[in-house]
Amino acid sequence: MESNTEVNLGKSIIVPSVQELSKEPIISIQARLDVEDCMFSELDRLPSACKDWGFFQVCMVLSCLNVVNHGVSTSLLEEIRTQIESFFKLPYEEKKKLWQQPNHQEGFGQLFVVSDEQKLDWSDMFFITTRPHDIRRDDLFDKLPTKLRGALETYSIEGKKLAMTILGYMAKALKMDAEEMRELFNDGVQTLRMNYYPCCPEPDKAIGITPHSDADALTVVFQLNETEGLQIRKEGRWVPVKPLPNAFIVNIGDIMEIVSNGIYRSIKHRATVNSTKEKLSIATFNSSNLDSELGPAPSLIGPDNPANFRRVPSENYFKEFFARKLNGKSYLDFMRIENGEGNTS
Ligand SMILES: O=C(O)CCC(=O)C(=O)O
Ligand SMILES: [Fe+2]
Repeated sequence: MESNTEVNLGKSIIVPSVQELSKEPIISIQARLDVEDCMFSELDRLPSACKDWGFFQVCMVLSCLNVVNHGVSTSLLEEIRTQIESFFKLPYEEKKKLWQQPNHQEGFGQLFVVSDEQKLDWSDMFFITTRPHDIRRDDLFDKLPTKLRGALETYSIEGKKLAMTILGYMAKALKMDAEEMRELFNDGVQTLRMNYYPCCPEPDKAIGITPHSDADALTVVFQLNETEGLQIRKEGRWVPVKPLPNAFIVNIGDIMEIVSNGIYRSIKHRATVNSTKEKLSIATFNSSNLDSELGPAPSLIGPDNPANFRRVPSENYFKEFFARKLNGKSYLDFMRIENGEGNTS
């Protein structure tokens, strides 16, 4: 009998399993931030989350926020959510008083806009430096609604503690000198970026935030509502991140890739928009001290491990980063030392 003739009705590009790709790392923390020796209950998962993903979600953070005043933590997150929602609902006339100035990027507006021809992201943001105090722009901070200011002040303190805890564990996992990590970040620059993505009638034609990696070492994002949109680049695909309720999404930024000499990779990510649901988030960026020198940690380089990145003053690094159009990981590539160019000093 003749075999059936094979009929091919079409083809599709072969892709990996999205279910597998989206099995993202979730790390529970049981941390007491008021004591030195706090504990990651799942610390062993941290190195692979940082190497393979450059991102993870931290749950049970609630129990470590404001551990001294039990129960305050949930209300702090609630307060942050409520205050930021109202902030973006302020009349435009009020917002204009807090808009970016031509020579300064802090305030309402957008970052990384370098040409009038540039297509804008489908989002508004409010950007402010919160730490260290001496570089905070009090003239802007003091103009914020009183309740928002109070909530941000506490959130900034708790966010700093959380970041230092995670950075401490990263130093341990990297076998890096813990003191080097502390010195680099203890008085580090902390900036906050509140993001508002309005509904978009044609979401396929717009982007909430252009694909980018963050300039800092460690970004802690709190999604203020349940609208999805954050996507990370994994194995050549965009993978959606499903935020867990009251958890933080932590991602590795370019500074950590540099400090770890490339062992931990910053993650490229973007935010998409939605036709019926608005999205709100707050990102806390944790960077090195302004007066430090940025480069691979001395304890991680040597004759067998040459530096893969240049050393530059942190301040120059920030100025260069913010002077460019946001474009994937292009600035990190600029910091990279080409083969044979490196030195171990
Ligand atoms: O809004 C989000 O989910 C991501 C925000 C983000 O990537 C950023 O602010 O750098
Ligand atoms: Fe980001």
